[in-house]
Amino acid sequence: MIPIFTVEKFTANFTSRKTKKQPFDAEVLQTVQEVIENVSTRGDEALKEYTEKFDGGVPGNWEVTAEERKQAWEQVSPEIIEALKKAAGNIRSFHSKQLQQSRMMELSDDIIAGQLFRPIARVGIYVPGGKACYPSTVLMNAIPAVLAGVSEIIMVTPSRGGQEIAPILSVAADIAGVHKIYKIGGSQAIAALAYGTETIEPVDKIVGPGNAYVAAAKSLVFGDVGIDMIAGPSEVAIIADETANPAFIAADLLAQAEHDEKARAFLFTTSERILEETIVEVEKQCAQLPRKDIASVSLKNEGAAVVVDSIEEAFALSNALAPEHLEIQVENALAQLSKVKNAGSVFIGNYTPEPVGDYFAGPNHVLPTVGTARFSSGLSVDDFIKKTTYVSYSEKALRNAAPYIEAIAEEEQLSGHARAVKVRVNK
Ligand SMILES: NC(=O)c1ccc[n+]([C@@H]2O[C@H](COP(=O)([O-])OP(=O)(O)OC[C@H]3O[C@@H](n4cnc5c(N)ncnc54)[C@H](O)[C@@H]3O)[C@@H](O)[C@H]2O)c1
Ligand SMILES: N[C@H](CO)Cc1c[nH]c[nH+]1
Ligand SMILES: [Zn+2]
Repeated sequence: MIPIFTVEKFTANFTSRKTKKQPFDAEVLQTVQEVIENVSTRGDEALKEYTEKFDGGVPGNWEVTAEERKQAWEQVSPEIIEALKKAAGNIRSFHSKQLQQSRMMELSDDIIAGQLFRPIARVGIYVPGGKACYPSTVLMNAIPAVLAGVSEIIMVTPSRGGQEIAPILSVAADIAGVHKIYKIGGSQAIAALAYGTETIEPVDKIVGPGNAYVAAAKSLVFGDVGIDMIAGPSEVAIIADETANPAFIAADLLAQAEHDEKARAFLFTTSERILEETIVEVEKQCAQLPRKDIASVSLKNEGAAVVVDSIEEAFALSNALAPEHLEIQVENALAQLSKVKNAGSVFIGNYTPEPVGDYFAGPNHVLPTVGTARFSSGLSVDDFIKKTTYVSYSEKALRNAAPYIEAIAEEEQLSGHARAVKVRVNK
């Protein structure tokens, strides 16, 4: 079910810039361009049309009302509420360590400089809902925003066929501190958040994962609003040696593959035996999964297993791929951490399967995909903060700096810049 690749073929197919998977194709981009154009110009009317077309029905009211949010608590079991609260506590505790204070520095006796850290005012969070329901993504998106001090957190998630959203999403939103929930999804929701409609106020930044349509929409509205990253279909790469357990590896490959037909799962192993036994395990375990159809398509079309000569070669492949999740299932796994150059989040040792991070441990599960971990990072408190720098010079400090500033300004042929200094020091 999972195709076997040589190192050369894997490199050519998955890590070369020219052949590398793109988060969305031209057809998706064209559809999304049209959706954005229409929602930004025709507002609610277009939002309704696209919701009818792509989600199969329009909900009675866009916004989840206060009454609906209250009632949701009665529809979710106490065990699940407890699990969500416990997970939220871990996520809050991990992310609270990311908070930074504004800082003022005395660069010398008469020069002050610093950075003001200010929260973004209005943030939209996308919670996917086409193929699965993600209360965990509500927590991951909203908790860092609350910690950063965002004053309005607006969540969007698709309603299927015009029905109400799952009550657990509303409960998770309450636990995390979401202010408003709209029952809209896909590119039409991203357009509504970016440009506003008669009923939805525009936001300053949009964060959160989603399918190809959501990823394309986020990339198109970027500039008019901020975005966090392109967090598309889920990915995992597993580096395994002779000491790994094929049943564990197979379970972890399938855990990501079941998200989406476009999800990607990779195995890099130094052991032929591990590869063979993992292939058998994948067949066996996949047959037992309710979402076996999605998982098998994903593994067959998007997955790859590679036998490598050494752990170093496995890390070279993984670093070139820059996977969303990297699992290290080798002897002395923690000691290998220094070999990681590009990855969204790392899971170390045989007893840290990736779902520990999806739901519970504390680090964020909204992570860069399709190689973007080469230059971007998982969602964090920083995504919700703007950093404004400032400086203050005394007259004496400006006099000391004047010759240098004037020299550079004249070299750039910007005499007006030089004059703004001269006029003060040549009095
Ligand atoms: N990277 C992460 O942090 C992370 C976390 C959770 C989920 N995910 C990924 O997010 C994705 C969620 O995808 P999903 O589909 O379940 O939910 P989704 O909410 O992202 O997408 C569903 C929406 O897409 C739109 N859509 C569907 N088909 C369309 C079409 N033909 N034309 C225009 N619009 C269309 C619809 O409006 C629908 O509401 C999965 O790939 C999953 O792996 C990633
Ligand atoms: N693995 C997903 C990120 O790629 C996150 C998630 C949410 N629920 C389950 N898994
Ligand atoms: Zn997952």
